[in-house]
Amino acid sequence: MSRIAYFGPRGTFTEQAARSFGDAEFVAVDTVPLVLAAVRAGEVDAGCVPVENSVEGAVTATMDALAEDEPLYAVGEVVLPVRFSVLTRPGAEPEDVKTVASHPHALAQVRQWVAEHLPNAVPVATTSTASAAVKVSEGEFDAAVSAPVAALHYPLTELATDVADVDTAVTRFLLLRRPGNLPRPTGHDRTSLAVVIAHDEPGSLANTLSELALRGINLTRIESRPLRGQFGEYRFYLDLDGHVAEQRVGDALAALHRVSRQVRFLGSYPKADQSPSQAPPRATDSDYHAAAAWVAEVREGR
Ligand SMILES: O=C(O)C(=O)Cc1ccccc1
Repeated sequence: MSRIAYFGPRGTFTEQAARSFGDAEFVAVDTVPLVLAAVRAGEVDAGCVPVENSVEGAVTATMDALAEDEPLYAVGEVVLPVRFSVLTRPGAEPEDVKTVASHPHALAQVRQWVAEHLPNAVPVATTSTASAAVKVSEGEFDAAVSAPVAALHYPLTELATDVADVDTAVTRFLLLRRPGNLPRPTGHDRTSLAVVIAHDEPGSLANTLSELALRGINLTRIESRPLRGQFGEYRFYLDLDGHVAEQRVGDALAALHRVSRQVRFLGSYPKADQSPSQAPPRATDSDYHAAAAWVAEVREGR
């Protein structure tokens, strides 16, 4: 049976996401970088981590860990709605809650609710929503903002359920593997890249993005992260519609490899919402093949 590591401990949203990829042996790992390390080391077959949230944006721990060390490829994604349960030790009243702990992304999604319902509470960041529940059960903090399933795993009481400042908030998770066989193109694929642009030339970001636009490739996400050493240098994370096996996408990646300082391929995989990613007219594989055949003829003097 395949082994999937997830960002744990038991009862995180990421565990729920990992289980949606099917039957496997699931292994809880305490941080995102450690999930990726377990996959790289071959201790597990795959790893599940959160990558972005519709309220708070990128999960920077995931972005950084994907750009460093040995490359891993995303082979699947899942999008989950996030609504929280607020858990306390049995008997606690709202006015007793002096500390409310959770993953920073969870705290950001319940800020208004906490201000209204737990006016005496100071927010405290923990590694995950479930680690907050563990710490509340151990007496370190008074309340945890957790996934609903955490109430089944830890001896805590639900002070509130279905909590969310933004009703429709969703989080996207990736399933990562060591490089090997790519998932087949499905017609509703996404390709993820990390690109370091040659930053000291005017128009370099526009030129990079033009390589996608010229080939009819739809960009679905762009995020930048600093390269850490100094201001002015950034790594761009791009998500685009299409699969590297398609001519226009392969061609665009080759162009990015040529014009940018560094490109890291992070995977081509089916989109969770299954929206189409097909090439627009004049950018299909057969258009590319016909154009390449014509150039070959010209070169041969025909
Ligand atoms: O801590 C968790 O449970 C996670 O899986 C990360 C997370 C945090 C907040 C919203 C969605 C996912």
